[in-house]
Parts: sequence; C-alpha cells; structure tokens
Amino acid sequence: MEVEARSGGSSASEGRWSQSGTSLPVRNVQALAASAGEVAVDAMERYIQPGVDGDTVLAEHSDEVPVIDLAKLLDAESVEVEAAKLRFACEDWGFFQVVNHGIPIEVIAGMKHDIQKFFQLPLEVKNAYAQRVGDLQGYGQAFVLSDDQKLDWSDMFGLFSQPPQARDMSYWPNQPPNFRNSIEEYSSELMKLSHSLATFIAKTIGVDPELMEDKHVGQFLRMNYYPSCTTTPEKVLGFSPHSDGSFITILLEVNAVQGLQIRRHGAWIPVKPRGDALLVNVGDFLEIMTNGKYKSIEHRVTINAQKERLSISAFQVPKYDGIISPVLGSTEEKVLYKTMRVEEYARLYLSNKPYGKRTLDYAKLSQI
Ligand SMILES: COC(=O)C(/C=C/C1=C(C)CCCC1(C)C)=C/O[C@H]1C=C(C)C(=O)O1
Ligand SMILES: O=C(O)CCC(=O)C(=O)O
Ligand SMILES: [Fe+2]
Repeated sequence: MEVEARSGGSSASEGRWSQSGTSLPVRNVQALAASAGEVAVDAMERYIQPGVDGDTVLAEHSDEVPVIDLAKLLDAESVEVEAAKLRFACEDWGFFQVVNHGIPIEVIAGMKHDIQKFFQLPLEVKNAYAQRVGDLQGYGQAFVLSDDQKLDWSDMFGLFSQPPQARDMSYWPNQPPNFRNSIEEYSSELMKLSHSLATFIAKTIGVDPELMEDKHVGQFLRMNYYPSCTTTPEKVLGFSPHSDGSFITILLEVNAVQGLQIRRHGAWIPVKPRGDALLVNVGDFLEIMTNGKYKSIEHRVTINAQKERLSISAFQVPKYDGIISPVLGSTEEKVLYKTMRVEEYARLYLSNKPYGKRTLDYAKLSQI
C-alpha cells in the first residue's frame, strides 16, 4: 500500500525552524520507484527536470577532491603543510575528504548498517516517524514548498541531533533496535570532528578558534535515500543544485554508489566515494564568515538506473540566536557580506526550495 505524505507548515525544534506548506500530496519516492512499471506519466512529470540531461558533466577528470589527513594536522611536524592543503581545499574546491578522522570504524559501520535497515522497513513502520505538519524532522520529503516546483527523487529522514536539548525523541526510531544508540554515538563523534576541523580552519584564516565555537554547536542529520529510477534516471535529480545552509557539512556515503556532483569551473564533477573518508564541504555561514575567501560550492545528486544510493549529511550549524558576520583580515579589506542574525538567514534559506546559491546572494553586499 502506498501512503502519501503532505508537507506543511507549523514549526520544529521549539518553533525555531519551519517551512510553509503545499496542498498537493507528495508521494513516497521509494514506493513510487518500486512501482516503476505502473507509474503514470503525469506522476513522473513532477520529477522530470528539463535540461538536466544536457548539462556538462566531466565524467573523466584528473582532479580529485583534495584529501586532508587529520592525523597530519594533529602532528606538530606536519601541521603547516597539511593546513596549507586545507586552506587550498576550502578556497579552491569548497570540498575536501578527511581521512584519519578519528571516528571509530564500529561507529560508522553501526550507523551505515542501521540506516540501511531503517529504509528497508515497511512504509507503515517508517511512517510512525513521519514528518509532522511543518516540521523539518522525521521521515518524508524535503523542501516541498509549492505545488508547481520540481520534486527531488529522494526520501529523507531528518533529526535535530545536537545540542541534546534540541532533540525531539519522539522522532528517534526504535527500529532497528540499536538505531538510537548508533545515532547518538555517530552524532557525538561528528561534534568532536567538527571541533577539530573548525580549529584548523580558524588557523588557516588567522582567526581566534574561540570565534568559531558558537558557529557549529547545532547539528541536523539528514539521512538520504535515493531510489534507482529505471525509466528516466538522466532526467531526474536526487537533490537539485544547492549550496548548504550550514557552517560545514560532513557527509557519509553509505553504500559506495556514485551520485554526488560538484560544480567546478562551470561543469559538474562526479565525486568518487572513498570508503575511508568523510566528505566535508564549506557551507554558507563559513563563506560569509570568511568574507567569501572560502566557497560554499553548489552541488547536486544524480540518480542511478539500477542502484539505490544512501548518504548521511550532518549540517553543523551556528547557535540559532547568534550573529554571522564577515571576519576581516585587514582594515583595507572590503566587506562583501551583510551581518545577519543566524535565525534570519535560516528562515530565508528554508522558505524556498534551495536553488543554486540564492540565499547567499541575498547576503552579499555587492557582486563578487
Ligand atoms: C541543503 O540543506 C541544508 O543546508 C539544510 C540546512 C538547514 C538549516 C539552516 C539553513 C539553518 C540552521 C538550521 C537548519 C539545519 C535546519 C537543510 O536542513 C534540513 C531541512 C530540510 C527540510 C532538510 O531536508 O534538511
Ligand atoms: O547525498 C549526497 O551526496 C549529498 C546530499 C546533500 O547535498 C545535502 O544533504 O545537502
Ligand atoms: Fe548539500
């Protein structure tokens, strides 16, 4: 039986973040994909994105997303060289892969196992954790904000995971049995990693690491399920082009299926999943804070004809009642971004389906 969900409008996490609603029902994409042979053409119309199949994709490229070794950053002998690599990665790529990240293999394996098991549960079981009207958390579809927008070919399960007082435990699944524990362990390990990365990022821009502390105290986990699409994989997207409304995002590719592409020099570059790394990207708040030196790069997710894909994005976000403003390197530096309340930026970001760097453009004082 296919159950339909509606997205809609009240609030989440003590009323701080919300999205307004739509009237058309949105189908569960995993169920839609499973009924591929019978999917009506008009049902697919909502997912087909004109022009996507004509975009330039550099499938064969020599560049690899820079690899940053956390162990080398933590070693006094190698820190300078590795920090220079980190700086280049944030300036030139907006993305890097972090190896020797210190998160125990069992923690990552547990999380991978449980999220795969969760998405395999029958729809009615998963729907016990369905997004409630207007809430960002829960099982459902993301960024459904108008009836005439294109929909992404994905389901997601979202949770405010940090700080602990932001949690709504009614969304934390009891199935599979160890899932709550896996989320807790994974989430706290990511907070430690985020802290280390923010400290070294501060070093690369000559900023007091203390200034970074309240910029990544919150964490939203978005667990992504991208079903295969047997009919028109090249015409749909799992996640439309966007930059992240985060300070940094830490991504775990769960099942080694390629799909993520990043915009680089006007083309889309597929990222090859690397089993031993976590993928980190600069988010909008870090771009603003560095006055544009570090780039929150657009990326998107494509869909495979045969294989499902799973990933987990951890959006590390600032204190919601804080301020975000550019930190200047010298008095001569021109200020390129507005000083904004984090809450204002978040509301703006969440009020539209992410589209390229639309929200960041609003934060800019002039074209750069
Ligand atoms: C790409 O998605 C995001 O960047 C994102 C970020 C949302 C947030 C802010 C802009 C400010 C702080 C709070 C919060 C983490 C919610 C996605 O967030 C969620 C929201 C939906 C819906 C989703 O799928 O992910
Ligand atoms: O699934 C992915 O690889 C990326 C997901 C993503 O871009 C996001 O959650 O913001
Ligand atoms: Fe993203």
